[in-house]
Amino acid sequence: MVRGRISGLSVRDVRFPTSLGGHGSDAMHTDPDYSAAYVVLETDAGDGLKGYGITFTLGKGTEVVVCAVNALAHHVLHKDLKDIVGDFRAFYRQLTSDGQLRWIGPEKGVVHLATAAVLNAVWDLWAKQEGKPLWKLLVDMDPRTLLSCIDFRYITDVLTEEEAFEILQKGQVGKKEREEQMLVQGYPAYTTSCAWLGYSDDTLKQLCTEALKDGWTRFKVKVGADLQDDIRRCRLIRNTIGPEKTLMMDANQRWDVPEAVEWMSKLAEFKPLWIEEPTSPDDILGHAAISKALVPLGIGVATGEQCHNRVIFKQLLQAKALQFLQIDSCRLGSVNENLSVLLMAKKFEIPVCPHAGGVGLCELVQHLIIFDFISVSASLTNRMCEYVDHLHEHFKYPVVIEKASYMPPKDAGYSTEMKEDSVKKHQYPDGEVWKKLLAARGN
Ligand SMILES: C[C@H](O)[C@@H](O)[C@@H](O)[C@H](O)C(=O)O
Ligand SMILES: [Mg+2]
Repeated sequence: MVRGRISGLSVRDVRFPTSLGGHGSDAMHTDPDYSAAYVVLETDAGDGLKGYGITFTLGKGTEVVVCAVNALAHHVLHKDLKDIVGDFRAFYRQLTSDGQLRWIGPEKGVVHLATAAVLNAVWDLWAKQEGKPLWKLLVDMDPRTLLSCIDFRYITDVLTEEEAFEILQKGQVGKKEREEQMLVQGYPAYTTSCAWLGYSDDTLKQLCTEALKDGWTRFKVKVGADLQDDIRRCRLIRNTIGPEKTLMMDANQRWDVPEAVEWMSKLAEFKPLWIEEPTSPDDILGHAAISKALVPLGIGVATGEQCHNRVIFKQLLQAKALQFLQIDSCRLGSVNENLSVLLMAKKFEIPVCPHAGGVGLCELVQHLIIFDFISVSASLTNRMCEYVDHLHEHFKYPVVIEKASYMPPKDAGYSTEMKEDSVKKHQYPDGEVWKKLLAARGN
């Protein structure tokens, strides 16, 4: 039973100095400090349950998102949780249609990241009150209620609510068996933690060798800054993992369209399954042109981690601009908007391979993709979820990986809660970790 009125919202700027070790580095983000705007919702229900929500950011960007969360707070404060989730579509619209704030969006950029953080906290609270992990809350929800969480505005030309209902109805068949399958086998994952751009060749080789021993069979490597480096690194990885294992490449938006095609023709000998974010995330037709040009090389295009909203995903699907769709739990407007994208992907039969990593993204997105398999896609063909082995120790309910698969979370909620001690230490700029670092840098 959903209960209580939202009596408090706090948001904190939490940063981890990952750039010091080159973790997370790519062709465009050379010194990322994995960070989060961390939202906590309290209620007057007297049950001690709180809702925790994050959105993933890099370093300085966090302070801007924190401002945006504060600007949205009045929409949530003093609301009954029952009224929020009872008409979740209306609440989503209220947040995304704020007459003044939408001007700096709409449904994109900082204000949308802030929306994600707030709504992720609402979903965490809801799942906790129902005593279920979020994936299970979604799996058990009747289709009509699920659809009442989605804003179909701007996507009815490709997916109406009735079509979405039919998809969910079809998904009911075999649902129990698929849930069993997930609980036993988990959801297949691939690793990105072996091959950040800032890692030396020795580190790369060592991490790939260790990952192979741990049972990983799918690997992603960062490319895009220097062709000769890419050739050397990709050769090293291919030789280490062998010809049968799956390799993906990620350029993080580094190239122009013709450059992407040319560059990938030089890397084709290493047999990548996909090239991720070859160019600007906003260039739908550019992605379509690259997709078309890479067909003869057997390379697909993957994108989505910086895809603004459901409208851009709709057009990427309409334009046949991607072969692998990468949802992100913190870039889109939380579970609500991700549900609409999962349903569109199902309609177009494009496999969803979520973006994860960062701080907390694995914890969150595992819920969405496990739900997707059980209730929507019903398939594992060409599907896998990203995994990155950083910062899980800061979460109260960290992901569980077994045999290179995500095991479904068992604790109630959205796995968003961080350890208070970690938050305190990493809060910027007053946490212990930053005080020391800033002093050492002479700030
Ligand atoms: C800055 C980040 O580490 C990105 O490089 C990362 O999210 C990446 O694009 C990925 O696909 O994991
Ligand atoms: Mg990427």
